[in-house]
Amino acid sequence: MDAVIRTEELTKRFGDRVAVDRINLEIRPGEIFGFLGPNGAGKTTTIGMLLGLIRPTSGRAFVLGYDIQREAAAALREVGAMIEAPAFYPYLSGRDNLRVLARAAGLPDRRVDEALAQVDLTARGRDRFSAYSQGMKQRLGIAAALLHEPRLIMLDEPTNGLDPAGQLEIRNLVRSLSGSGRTVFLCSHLLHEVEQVCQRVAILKQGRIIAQGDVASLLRRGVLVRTIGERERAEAILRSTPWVSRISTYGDAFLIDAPGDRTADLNALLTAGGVPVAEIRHYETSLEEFFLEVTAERER
Ligand SMILES: Nc1ncnc2c1ncn2[C@@H]1O[C@H](COP(=O)(O)OP(=O)(O)OP(=O)(O)O)[C@@H](O)[C@H]1O
Repeated sequence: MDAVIRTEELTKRFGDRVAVDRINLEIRPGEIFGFLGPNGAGKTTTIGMLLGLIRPTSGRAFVLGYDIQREAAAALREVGAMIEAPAFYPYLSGRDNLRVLARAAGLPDRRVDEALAQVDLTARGRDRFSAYSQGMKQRLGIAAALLHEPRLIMLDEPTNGLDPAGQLEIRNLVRSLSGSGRTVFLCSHLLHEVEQVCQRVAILKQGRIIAQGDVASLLRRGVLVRTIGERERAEAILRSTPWVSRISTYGDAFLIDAPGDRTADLNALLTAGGVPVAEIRHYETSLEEFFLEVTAERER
């Protein structure tokens, strides 16, 4: 099937400010896609364009195959979104709040109970909204987005303001939402959340996508070699070793690709070449380290 969301050079300017700069996104059916970026990177503006709420300055966006500038209404029939803290009547129960929304949308009451079950609120559905925890309020917001059985769900910072237990509830919920062909577009600045929940991710910085791909492929794995001084000599030895490749410097160490069972050989080679070795170990960056690295402001 075609991409669930596809953008082509999508751009939004506010006056002189370029909020979103020629982004090309591709979100595939059934995946949980993470949209990651520091504050002000342009995430909310992008969601606004994908929902037809903000008019792009240039470029195009397709949601579920619909050109969002011309066919937003048709697309939105199949999209559920929670883009800010949801507003509900505090004195009504969660269930009655959903019934109000369902009736306004011409949906049967049965959908209310199904949506409550999907977010695991059946047992508390008759309690007043004002008595809900923050996590329950967010879950009710997601239930509201699910009422019309959307194929695509867009969540903007769904764990904002939640304690760790509430964040975990939402993470589990997001996982359970994907599947049966449903796609989730998750906007978050919480990296561990994206790393744990998403299969693919795009990282936005100052309106530009600076990385996009499988979470796994954005992590750098390898062997970390830290020497005590003698960096040039160490690098020369590494470069002349045929089974060592992709040598990069990583902080005060080298990160290389090398067979996992040859760390002892590496140690022997460096030591024989007069390079004292502080450590050699297998290494994997977390998405968080990767994110900090790719979004770090360069010193001028
Ligand atoms: N209506 C507007 N008018 C002018 N500038 C705007 C408008 N909306 C957003 N911007 C600017 O566009 C840039 C991107 O903002 P946006 O809210 O999309 O970022 P974000 O990644 O969602 O950040 P946050 O996580 O803080 O919400 C920012 O520099 C912001 O100041």
